[in-house]
Amino acid sequence: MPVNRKCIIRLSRYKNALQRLKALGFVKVFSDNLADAAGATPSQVRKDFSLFGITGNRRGGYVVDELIEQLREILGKNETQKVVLAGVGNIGRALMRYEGFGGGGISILAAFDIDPAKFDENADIPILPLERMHDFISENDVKIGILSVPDVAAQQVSELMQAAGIKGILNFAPIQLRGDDGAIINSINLEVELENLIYFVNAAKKGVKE
Ligand SMILES: NC(=O)c1ccc[n+]([C@@H]2O[C@H](COP(=O)([O-])OP(=O)(O)OC[C@H]3O[C@@H](n4cnc5c(N)ncnc54)[C@H](O)[C@@H]3O)[C@@H](O)[C@H]2O)c1
Repeated sequence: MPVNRKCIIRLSRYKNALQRLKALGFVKVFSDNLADAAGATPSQVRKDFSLFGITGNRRGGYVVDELIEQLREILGKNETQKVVLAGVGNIGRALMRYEGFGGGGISILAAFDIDPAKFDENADIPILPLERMHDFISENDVKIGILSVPDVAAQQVSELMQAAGIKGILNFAPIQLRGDDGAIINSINLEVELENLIYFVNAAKKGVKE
């Protein structure tokens, strides 16, 4: 089984579930505890772990602290991940206010916009003119960018990010972006996600009626 996006999303879920179990006082867990907490099956959990060489003890249990550490290492969470954001509107501000990123080792270092009314160099997360984004990214060696600009601006701003050294973009604009060979672009299209939910909710409703 190849390491794909879904597998890495499951690893993040296991890590979050383990942190909850640790807070509840668990010292050891079994794959079924984790499967329950992360919404997977026990065999899926064991398969995912074996892909990364994570093995439990002979009775199939895992030490919570060790497992969290191994997952953090795989997910690159042992060092703070520096992130920049472009587009300080509804979505951008919500992400900048989100306190959960800090605990997960993700730090938005600065945000960029074209609207001078939004610039605020002294804010906790400084909001700077877009023209300063290139130098900021290269000087701070930032590799991850969040794109929350209007769709018409998204391709251009994504190219600016990549030209400055960004290797991974989380895109909220509802358009398909072209990346260069070296960059990964993950798009979150909320409308598509909702349409998908609506379709399956309707299909289930019809199924009950038939
Ligand atoms: N708000 C939502 O609920 C929602 C839902 C789904 C998708 N989206 C998508 O997310 C993106 C952001 O939405 P929003 O509601 O936050 O928009 P918004 O209009 O509130 O904010 C966009 C921000 O981007 C800035 N901007 C415009 N051009 C720019 C450029 N070239 N460089 C840097 N900044 C620039 C604007 O000045 C503004 O501050 C859009 O593409 C939108 O379609 C939003």
